[in-house]
Amino acid sequence: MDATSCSELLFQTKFTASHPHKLYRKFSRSCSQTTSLSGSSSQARTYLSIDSTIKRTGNVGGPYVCGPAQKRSVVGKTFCAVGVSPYGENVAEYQPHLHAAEDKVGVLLLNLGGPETLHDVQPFLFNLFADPDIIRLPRLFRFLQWPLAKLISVLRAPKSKEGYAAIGGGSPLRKITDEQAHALKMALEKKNLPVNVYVGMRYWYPFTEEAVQQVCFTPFSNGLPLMGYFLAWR
Ligand SMILES: C=CC1=C(C)c2cc3[nH]c(cc4nc(cc5[nH]c(cc1n2)c(C)c5CCC(=O)O)C(CCC(=O)O)=C4C)c(C)c3C=C
Ligand SMILES: [Fe+2]
Repeated sequence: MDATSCSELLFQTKFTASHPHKLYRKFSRSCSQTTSLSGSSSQARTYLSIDSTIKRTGNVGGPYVCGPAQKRSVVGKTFCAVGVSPYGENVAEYQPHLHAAEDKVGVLLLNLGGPETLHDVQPFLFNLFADPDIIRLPRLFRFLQWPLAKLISVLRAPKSKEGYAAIGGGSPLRKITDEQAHALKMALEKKNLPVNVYVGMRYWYPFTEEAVQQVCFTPFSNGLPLMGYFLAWR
């Protein structure tokens, strides 16, 4: 992925520095640092399969183009990964070249996330309620978004903690998503389709930005399918 397409991806995922969610996000590198990693290749494909919910909320909704980059190993651990193959059963028919060992496909699974510990509950709720797609205030009152998010999250956290405590102390969402990612990776490998799978969450770790950073440091000669899906959370 080159730097331009990477920053376009980040831009279109609407995670700007001013986004309130960032209050509870830690990042070590910016995507623009991938400039030096960019390379050239004759092949560049992008596969998109974005959940309509994501399109609607605008979390991820543009035609992201993840171009090819130089061959290099994945930096850091591969985020849990798994999702749904965009190729269907007859993937080899469509992309016979994917069988070449050097061809890598990345799959980014997008979900919402949940607090992993009781300690995470209040900041998670803040991220949720600070999202104008969850609570939309009239333009005149937008400045109240964060204070309101803080207020609601602090007020609601004790009750939510009770609920999470009753189901083991946190949301199962990440574990389930990681398991799905692993299962997808295994299923595609069985079809002789080696993939890197990533998980990005909107409201908690691993945040979509982190997953995108991982993607930015990975060479994909065949593009990146974006898979959005959501588990029932109630
Ligand atoms: C008025 C309260 C809430 C609105 C409106 C709301 C909308 C909304 N929520 C999600 C996604 C998630 N919500 C999750 C947890 C959660 N949501 C609320 C409240 C509202 N959500 C609370 C209080 C909580 C904490 C849990 C609880 O106490 O019930 C989660 C996390 C699920 C998990 O596995 O932990 C998600 C995801 C969306 C998409 C949405 C509006 C479109
Ligand atoms: Fe919710």
